[in-house]
Amino acid sequence: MRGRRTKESIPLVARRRQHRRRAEALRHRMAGEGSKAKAAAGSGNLHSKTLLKSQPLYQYILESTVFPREPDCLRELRLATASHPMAGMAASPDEVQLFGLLLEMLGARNTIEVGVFTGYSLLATALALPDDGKIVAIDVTRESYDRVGSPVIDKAGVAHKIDFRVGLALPVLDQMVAEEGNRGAFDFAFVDADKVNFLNYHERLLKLVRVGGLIAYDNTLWSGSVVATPDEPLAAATREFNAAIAADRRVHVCQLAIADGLTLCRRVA
Ligand SMILES: C[S@@+](CC[C@H](N)C(=O)[O-])C[C@H]1O[C@@H](n2cnc3c(N)ncnc32)[C@H](O)[C@@H]1O
Repeated sequence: MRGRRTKESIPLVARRRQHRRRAEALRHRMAGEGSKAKAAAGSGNLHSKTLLKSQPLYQYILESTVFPREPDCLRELRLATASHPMAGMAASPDEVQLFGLLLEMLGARNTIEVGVFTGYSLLATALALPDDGKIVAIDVTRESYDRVGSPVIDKAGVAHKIDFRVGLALPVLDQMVAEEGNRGAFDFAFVDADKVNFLNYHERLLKLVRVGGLIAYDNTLWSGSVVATPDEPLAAATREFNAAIAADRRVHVCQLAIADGLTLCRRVA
């Protein structure tokens, strides 16, 4: 029978690989938000954008179903984002394809995006809304959006749908709740910013999104760390969020193992 592996018994090469993986994970966490298995930063490597074990299978999904239907402008922004040093922060192509379909099914006109980055998921949302649709897009900075996303979004002719609000999401959402006419006025929200605030965002969004509307939370499996390293602070926060959502009777819930884990909440009360 093989004994338990001690640190010393793990070959040096494997230890170095383990160390590199940990360092990379830490770098991404410190870099801000969300991983989406954000190990792809800089490379735009789509291989990191899935929890699927088989990369060829993921590639097949992209090539068979996603890329053939991808609008030119979305492809342009995806490729432009790929050369950003934090490229791995962007949503995955199959994920934004799902949003397009959900938005169509909801007949969405008004949406909220918490966490914009270059605007990749924002553009996908804008394309799915009618011409008079509106997205309140919130980010603490619009630097990446202005530099990378905005020119593509302008050219795509959907910039008029975007109401960009620069600031920390929590006070911006509080202000939105306080503004007259906003309660229950939104059909959809996508939350893709700092994970530790997800439950705080949830409470605000339940006031802003209508009954029957949808709230989508990204990175809810946190690269699998929710089971691999459950005590790591962000994994623990994600587990706490997932448990709270599962117990929340105001929403119907579905956890999807797409991208880095996506939780869909349909407001029912
Ligand atoms: C994962 S990225 C968003 C990616 C984007 N949804 C996409 O698919 O391309 C997260 C973004 O959230 C922003 N962010 C992080 N914490 C925030 C906060 N507390 N309030 C507002 N924005 C925040 C970061 O600046 C970053 O641009």
